[in-house]
Amino acid sequence: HFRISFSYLCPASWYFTVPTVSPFPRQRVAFLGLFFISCLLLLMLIMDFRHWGASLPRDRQYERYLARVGELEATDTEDLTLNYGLVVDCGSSGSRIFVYFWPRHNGNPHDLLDIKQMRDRNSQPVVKKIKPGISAMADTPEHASDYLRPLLSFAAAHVPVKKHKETPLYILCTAGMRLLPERKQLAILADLVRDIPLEFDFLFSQSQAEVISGKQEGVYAWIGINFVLGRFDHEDESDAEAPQELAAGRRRTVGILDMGGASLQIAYEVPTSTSVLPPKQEEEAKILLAEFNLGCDVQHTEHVYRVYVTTFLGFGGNFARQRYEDLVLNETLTKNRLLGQKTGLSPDNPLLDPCLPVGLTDVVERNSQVLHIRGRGDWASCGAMLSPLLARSNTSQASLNGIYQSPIDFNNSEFYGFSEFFYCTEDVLRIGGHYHGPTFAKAAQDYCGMAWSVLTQRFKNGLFSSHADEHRLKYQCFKSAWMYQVLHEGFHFPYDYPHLQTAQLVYDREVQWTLGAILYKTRFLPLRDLRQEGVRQAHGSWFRLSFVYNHYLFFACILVVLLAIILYLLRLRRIHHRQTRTSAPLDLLWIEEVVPMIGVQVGP
Ligand SMILES: Nc1nc2c(ncn2[C@@H]2O[C@H](COP(=O)(O)OP(=O)(O)OP(=O)(O)O)[C@@H](O)[C@H]2O)c(=O)[nH]1
Ligand SMILES: [Ca+2]
Repeated sequence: HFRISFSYLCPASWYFTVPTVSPFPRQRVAFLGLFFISCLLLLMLIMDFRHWGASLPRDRQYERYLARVGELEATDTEDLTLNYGLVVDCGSSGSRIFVYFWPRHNGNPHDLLDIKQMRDRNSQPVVKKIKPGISAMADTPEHASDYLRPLLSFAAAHVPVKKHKETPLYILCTAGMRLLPERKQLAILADLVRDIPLEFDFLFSQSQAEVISGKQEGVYAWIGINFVLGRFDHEDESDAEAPQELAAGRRRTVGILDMGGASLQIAYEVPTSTSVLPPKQEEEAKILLAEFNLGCDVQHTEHVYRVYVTTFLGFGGNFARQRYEDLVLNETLTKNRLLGQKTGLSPDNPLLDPCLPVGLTDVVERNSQVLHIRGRGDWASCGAMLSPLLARSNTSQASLNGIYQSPIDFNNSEFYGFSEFFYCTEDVLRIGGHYHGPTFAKAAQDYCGMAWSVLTQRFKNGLFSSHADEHRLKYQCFKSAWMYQVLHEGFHFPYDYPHLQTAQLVYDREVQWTLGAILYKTRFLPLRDLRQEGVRQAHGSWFRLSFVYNHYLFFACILVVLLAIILYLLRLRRIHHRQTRTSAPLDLLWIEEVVPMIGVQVGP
């Protein structure tokens, strides 16, 4: 009988037989050790992948930081995959055009479009502002498109020409137009809709020129700031610096205060469970709550928000001054009649106004009535005189104008103040940013007490911000008192409330309600990209998936081959040892087994 040893069909150097005897103890230990090490290796490899994946949120933070830095670079107008959008903010005191751009949607239905402000080749934001407001066209609506031409030409010069046809243009008007009679509003809008397409080929139709409500303006401002602050990014809740979540998996949003020239808005997120209110207030509260979905797919609710928002027409900085002057004029004339006085009827006997800087003279005219005034710069008295303009009612939950205000948790909230809140704290007083009530009150009081001659001298010496013009210097005292009264007496913010930031730029980006407007109006665009992406993704994900599994497969093969080579080397070493110890008989045995088949006699 003979034993035929099976040898594998592989290169001679690979001839070996499966050992019939169990490996020696030493080999068994080595084999087990090797097996253990390779499993450990594989485990570490998988852990490492998992760990790497887990560190995403911190990378996400870093990504976001890099993205912010990236936003400061010039926009690559050669990149034809970029989309552009234009928003004209037609405010009461002026109009400004903002040029935005965004890359193709990233395909994640949970993400909004990544909209940023366009920056020119000098990395300056592409924005242009003109004065006065569009409501100046009230009596000549046929010139409305001529009024806006400088803004539209400016944008057309920056957006790549071949992109104009797919660049949406939104002309959104605020309080200045709201104050006009409706037929004048419509005449101005009709001129824009008719004439602009004759000269510019932006994507523009009737529905894109409108007078937005103060509620829309407040919601857009709320969307803009929270988008820039990344408060809509919910997935990286392990983000170390993430503020307290409002509800599981959602980041807390900030509230906004926006005081323009003619209107004032406040907006902040409210928890879904509203407190039980009396029926009348319940009805009122419903009107003041905006519920909207920022996501592109109505099925996804992680971007559904419930925001308390209200607007106060006539509470903007400039319009409040008008109302103050009306009040003072009427009071003075009444007092003159009752007491037989002639206060303010001549420059020698002016009415002393605590809300104007010391020594500043001015004339207030209303329907042929004239009042001569002179500033006496007393900030505290000014504030006291503004109280009637707040039109508060005596119910506890009422704010300005007797409007119901949803409770604010002042210990667990953050607010940003825009426009006049920023101009009043920064442009003259240079204390914009983190708001501290007592500090602001002191600085405003000191400014109010300064003689007008001193202020104009300092203005000439360039001591104030370049944005501060003479109009700003003249009304800074009034506006700072008005802003302070609105914030603390109107909205009941504590005098030492520590979580208010007054801002115009956040992360070097001008945060305007216009950013929120274009985010909201383009919120369904990702669906188009997602559909196109859908096809691409089907392949993409298969490729990614196979690569990942190939990745693991690849490592596993490497390990198996390594293991086989090591075992083989060990076995060769064992054979070699055995050969050196008992060389002849063993070889002979092998030869005997094979040679008889070819009849050659070997051995003694
Ligand atoms: N100091 C300063 N004042 C400014 C600046 N821009 C505008 N203003 C003035 O601040 C006041 C408010 O300006 P905006 O916030 O633009 O108000 P608006 O948008 O025109 O008015 P609304 O339609 O009510 O929103 C107006 O009197 C402007 O003239 C600025 O950069 N610095
Ligand atoms: Ca405004």
